[in-house]
Amino acid sequence: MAGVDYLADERNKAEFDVDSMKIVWAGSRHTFEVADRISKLVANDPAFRKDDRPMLPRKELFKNTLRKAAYAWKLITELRLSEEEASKLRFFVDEPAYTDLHWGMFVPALKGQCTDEQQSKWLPLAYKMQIIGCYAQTELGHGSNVQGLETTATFDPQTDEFVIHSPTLTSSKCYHTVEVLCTWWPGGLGKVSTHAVVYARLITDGKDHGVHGFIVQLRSMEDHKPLPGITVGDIGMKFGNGAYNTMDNGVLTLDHVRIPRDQMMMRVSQVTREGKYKQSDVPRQLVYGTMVYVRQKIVADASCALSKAVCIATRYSAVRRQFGSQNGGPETQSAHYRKSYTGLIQVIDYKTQQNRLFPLLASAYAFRFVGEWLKWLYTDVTQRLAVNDFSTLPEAHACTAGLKSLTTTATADGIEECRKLCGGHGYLCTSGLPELFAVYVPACTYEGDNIVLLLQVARFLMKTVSQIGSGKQPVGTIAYMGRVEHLLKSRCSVQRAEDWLNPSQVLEAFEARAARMSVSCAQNLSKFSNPEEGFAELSADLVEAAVAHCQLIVVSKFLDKLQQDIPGKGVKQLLQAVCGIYYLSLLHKHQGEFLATSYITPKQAALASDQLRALYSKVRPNAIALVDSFNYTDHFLGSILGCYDGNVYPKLYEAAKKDPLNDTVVPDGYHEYLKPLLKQQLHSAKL
Ligand SMILES: CC/C=C\C/C=C\C/C=C\C/C=C\C/C=C\C/C=C\CCCCC(=O)SCCNC(=O)CCNC(=O)[C@H](O)C(C)(C)COP(=O)(O)OP(=O)(O)OC[C@H]1O[C@@H](n2cnc3c(N)ncnc32)[C@H](O)[C@@H]1OP(=O)(O)O
Ligand SMILES: Cc1cc2nc3c(=O)[nH]c(=O)nc-3n(C[C@H](O)[C@H](O)[C@H](O)COP(=O)(O)OP(=O)(O)OC[C@H]3O[C@@H](n4cnc5c(N)ncnc54)[C@H](O)[C@@H]3O)c2cc1C
Repeated sequence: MAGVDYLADERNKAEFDVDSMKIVWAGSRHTFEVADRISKLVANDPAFRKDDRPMLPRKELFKNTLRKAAYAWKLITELRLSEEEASKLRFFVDEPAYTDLHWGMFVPALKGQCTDEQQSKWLPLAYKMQIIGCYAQTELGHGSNVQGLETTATFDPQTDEFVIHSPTLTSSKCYHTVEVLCTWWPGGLGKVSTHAVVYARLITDGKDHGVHGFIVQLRSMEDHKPLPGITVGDIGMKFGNGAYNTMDNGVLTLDHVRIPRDQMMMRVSQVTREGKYKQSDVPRQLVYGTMVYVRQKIVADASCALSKAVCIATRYSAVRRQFGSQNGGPETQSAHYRKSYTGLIQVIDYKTQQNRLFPLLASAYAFRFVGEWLKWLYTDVTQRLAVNDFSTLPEAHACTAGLKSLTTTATADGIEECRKLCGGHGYLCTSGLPELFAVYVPACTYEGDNIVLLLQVARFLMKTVSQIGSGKQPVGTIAYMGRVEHLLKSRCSVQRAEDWLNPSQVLEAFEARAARMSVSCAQNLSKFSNPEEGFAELSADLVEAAVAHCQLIVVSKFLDKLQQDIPGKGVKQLLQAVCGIYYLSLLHKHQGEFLATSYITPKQAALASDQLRALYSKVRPNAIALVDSFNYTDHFLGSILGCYDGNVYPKLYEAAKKDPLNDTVVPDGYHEYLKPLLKQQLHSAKL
């Protein structure tokens, strides 16, 4: 029946004020209002329909994305949307597009790596989308190892130009030969971008100065054809239907392409008219600054993707009933459920379902808050860099790299878990989960492979441990290393399950585990005469130490959030329970590490599990309200299983009827392939 809310009973159970929680989730009342307005604008506009995506052939899919991006830009200009509103529009349109790379990487690269003069030339063009850019760093043979890139930019003092060249190029016109060492992967490059920030080894006077960024025009502004010396195209279909195939990830070869000298991005270093290489007094690592910016953005986005999956799985788990009986009769599976419920059991009431679902719900909130904090850290480091204070850059790099790795791995795994939590129907495209997984999972690879990034964190940790006792006091997220002596000796004081609700006890447990794992790695490293050899040999342990450090950051930022004034009936209490689920589920999952480092005893680990179960019961009646607090429209969720009213079954049935295979009762191909087969069997049966 239209208009019935099948989840109304669930919503009535909530013990907190959902409207207040919506504001906590959004970050502020203002952010909530902008998001609410823009999400409805997108949801109500048929131009942004997306349910057909998994069915569309690639060319149509891509053209449709171009149409949506052009229409979005028209709205942005006609409605005079602010940067914040435009960015929300992109978010709620919910379709990867070349615009993500233009705004998310090309523009930030211009801002971070160009001189003021260069910015004043390029930024106005980029802001008006009179040029469209991408970030062309990765090559066919080199992604993680940026220092290993092989494209060259050789200065020609005769003409005051750089000659950009993809080396070992045996054919500039086709991709068939394996010896082409081209740029490979950049989003927006394949079919759209007019310009690219290309990373290449700078060569002046025969000397290699390492990797630098250059602005290269790729296509004619008249007819969009590649300029001379440039061969460019799409790299082909990627994982999943729809999903990331709306993006034109590209391949590019540059055959002695000439660009003016002032198209080298010269904030970090310069080449003079005479061809002299000059380094500014800013650190070389700023060449990597765009990656720091995007990793921070990716952390903020992780909570969105995970919360979407969790919202679908939570609503469906409340709708779906399995076992029990219509009247609470004898075939009900267990006495516990028979006592608690009459009728069929909602699958959300199974403790196993809660044990898989609620830690993901808690992670979505945890990632939201750590994302907010990371945004603050990034803003802070940017302000410092502007006045040549580079002191916090290593920590910002470690935090963005580590949290990008931690949150994207957990989110990709979490989306897949949510699909399984929805049973068979989770495997249908109309559940929204297959496409969400396919579109999200490359986040574990792009912007730095997650293991490679954790190894960067491990380097930072080992450096910090080696400096203990040198008088240099660790600060920020690594400040706990300053108390390492205490953390190595201390023992957990938990005696009752409720003691695990004490924030200072929890913090010390995570600090002790992280510190002990780092110190143990450092001790093992010191046994190697060659530190690099030791680092390679112990890299699996180092990755685990890095994960422990990153989890500590997330836990501590969640606990910090709870120290703030959080208005709204019951909101803080619920967030305390959610936070408890986050850290206790981590403690349970990694209890081997907490036990092996001897900070907790097996008895204390068991008490943590008792407390965790108690928190599941606290959260259970609030589960639907907690996911309603994300304030997602049905359009944004793109899932029948997650629809707001919970009216799942009729919608599944209607959607199935609309599948193109059901356009005819007898399928195409019956006459060619089925009828002869069936006839032949009939004939042999008669024989
Ligand atoms: C319709 C809508 C309209 C409008 C839309 C409006 C708005 C949209 C707005 C925004 C969009 C929002 C967001 C976009 C979000 C996402 C974008 C979408 C998709 C993303 C696509 C992904 C793109 C890419 O993948 S780009 C390529 C990324 N590549 C990598 O990440 C490579 C990984 N490798 C590395 O980072 C490094 O090479 C390495 C770190 C692994 C190498 O390390 P190594 O130590 O070997 O190298 P060195 O280079 O020698 O380093 C030495 C020292 O430097 C330090 N270091 C390293 N990296 C950094 C860094 N990044 N920052 C600071 N310092 C760094 C390192 O620690 C060493 O220091 P030490 O002190 O010497 O020890
Ligand atoms: C969807 C998508 C979009 C992308 N968009 C862009 C873009 O816009 N611009 C751009 O420039 N690039 C882009 N990329 C490329 C991306 O940045 C790289 O793929 C990424 O940095 C990983 O590098 P790689 O492919 O070389 O992986 P590899 O380094 O080859 O990784 C292969 C395996 O080796 C392991 N490994 C590698 N090095 C080490 C090590 N030192 N120690 C231990 N293990 C190691 C990794 O963990 C991984 O398991 C994109 C990639 C994807 C998938």
